[in-house]
Amino acid sequence: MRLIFTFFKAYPTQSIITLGAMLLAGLAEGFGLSMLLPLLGVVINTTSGGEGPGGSTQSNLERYVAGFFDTVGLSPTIGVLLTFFVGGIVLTALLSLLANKKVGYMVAQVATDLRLALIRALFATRWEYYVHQPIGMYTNAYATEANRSADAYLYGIRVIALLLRTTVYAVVALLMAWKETLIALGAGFFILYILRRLVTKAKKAGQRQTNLLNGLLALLTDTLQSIKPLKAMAREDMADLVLQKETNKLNRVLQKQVFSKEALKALQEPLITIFFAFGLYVAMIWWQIPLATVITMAFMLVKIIKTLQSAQKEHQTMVIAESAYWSLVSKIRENEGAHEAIGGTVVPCFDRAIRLDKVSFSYGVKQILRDMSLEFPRGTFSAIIGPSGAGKTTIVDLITGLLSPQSGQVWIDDLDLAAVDLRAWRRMIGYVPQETLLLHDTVLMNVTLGDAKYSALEVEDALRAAGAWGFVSEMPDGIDTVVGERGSRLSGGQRQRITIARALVHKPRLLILDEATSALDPASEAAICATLRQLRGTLTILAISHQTAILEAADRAYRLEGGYAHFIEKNDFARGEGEGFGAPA
Ligand SMILES: Nc1ncnc2c1ncn2[C@@H]1O[C@H](COP(=O)(O)OP(=O)(O)OP(=O)(O)O)[C@@H](O)[C@H]1O
Repeated sequence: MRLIFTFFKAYPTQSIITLGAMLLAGLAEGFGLSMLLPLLGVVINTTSGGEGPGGSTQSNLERYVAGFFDTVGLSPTIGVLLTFFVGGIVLTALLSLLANKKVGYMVAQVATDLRLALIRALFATRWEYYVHQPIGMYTNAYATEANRSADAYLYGIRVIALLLRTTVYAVVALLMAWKETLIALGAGFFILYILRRLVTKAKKAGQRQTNLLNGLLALLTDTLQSIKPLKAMAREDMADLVLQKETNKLNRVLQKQVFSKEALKALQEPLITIFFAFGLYVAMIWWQIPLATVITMAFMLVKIIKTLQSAQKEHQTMVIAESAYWSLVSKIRENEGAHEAIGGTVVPCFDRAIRLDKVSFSYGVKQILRDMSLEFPRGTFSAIIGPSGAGKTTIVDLITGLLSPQSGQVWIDDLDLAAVDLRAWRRMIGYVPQETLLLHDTVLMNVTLGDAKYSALEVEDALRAAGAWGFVSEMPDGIDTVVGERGSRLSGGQRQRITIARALVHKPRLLILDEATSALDPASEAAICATLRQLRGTLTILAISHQTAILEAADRAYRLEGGYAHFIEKNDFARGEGEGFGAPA
């Protein structure tokens, strides 16, 4: 029930409108049903000369209905009553249609809102937090948990609607015969009570499904990302074994859910029948109630109990899906707790230089940079080299503000990066990673990433600047050519140029290349280096690389080692050596 309250709090107006429509549908149905007894009364009175088999047959409801017809000036003939009965049912169908449409739209909205909230919260997290998140868990949350949460909302709304319907039927039945109705309600709740364990079991199985799916999807994503080496070493059977074990666990949990659901369905029917048979016996043999009244009452009371049981079935389905909602919400909350501070409000210009001033940085106890001072003057092409793990990417992450130094400052001209509006600063940066992540889409889409604000001319300019216009313009559809899965229709060098164009299209002031040419053949690399040299001056370029070609193309370089940076003179580039810079005195 906490879930239903939570949803009502999140969507108060829509939920109330939806329920209102469902309540009206229930009332209309009750109204149609309320015609049934007077209808039978009229039939029996007509055929037996005014009295049923048990003497005076006018129930309270018949009197109310007769009063209603008196007031509106109609006589309760079979024709009129049938018209009202059919009208009630048609109205019910119409209102149900409206209500179900509303619920359907709301369910889709809930899933969409949760997905967007998750993605926004994840994108806004601190980099250090983000890199430790299992991607598969988020894929699962986005695809499965959002859907299951929306299902939980749907079934929750249905539970409320069914309870409201039960109330409507109960009110109608109480007007007809309050004692029998109270007994029926008591029996209905008793049946719910004895079957409640099946709901609890289903809930536990739902929780287990949520936990298993989170782990399984995280494992599956990791496995699929590293399948090539596994296949090459014929070790995919190991991964298969683990996945198989987890998938089988999931299967068992799903079986438990099926069992609980089917058992609930199977037990409800006989229990109602026992109650019904007993009720009929008592009414007809002990209380001597006339057959017409007993039939109408039985119809009504069984309807009440059946509606209550439907509410229990929907509740069971709701609790199976419910844990997915709490899991998703806890991810959103955790992500919101790891929100990245976007720094200050000052928008930098970057007219002179980026400087690292006595910067120290550690991951936990592992010190990566020690009291390091570096400078990247505007318009220059700088290279950062050094052994693997020396901290080259860490420096870039400090410059982009993805990481913050534990001591020392990063300066953009004379502005401390801590006081800078980070998003404004990052919009001045073009970033090219080692892995070219091209979408299975057109060149245009790959350059703009779907941002419609860039014109075809701006895309062409970016492609020209990246040295990609030559081969793109020769493609059959130019910038509208689809590049294939992960850019498979392009060579490595061409893919990297498209990625550079993507980094250039928003006209950055600083272009960062993080080992962007390390996977390229010497010819492609040389072509990209020539492009970079042309861009230098209008752009400040910072390239992390192990490649001699990049080092030779750069104006200046730093070599990182042991937490310290050494400035390398242009003349010493070939040897990769240089005087100490930033090292302790
Ligand atoms: N998120 C992290 N958590 C913990 N340690 C990290 C994290 N990221 C990097 N490291 C560690 O910090 C050190 C520096 O990493 P960094 O990526 O900056 O090195 P690099 O010089 O760019 O290496 P490579 O050339 O191999 O890419 C490495 O030892 C790495 O294991």
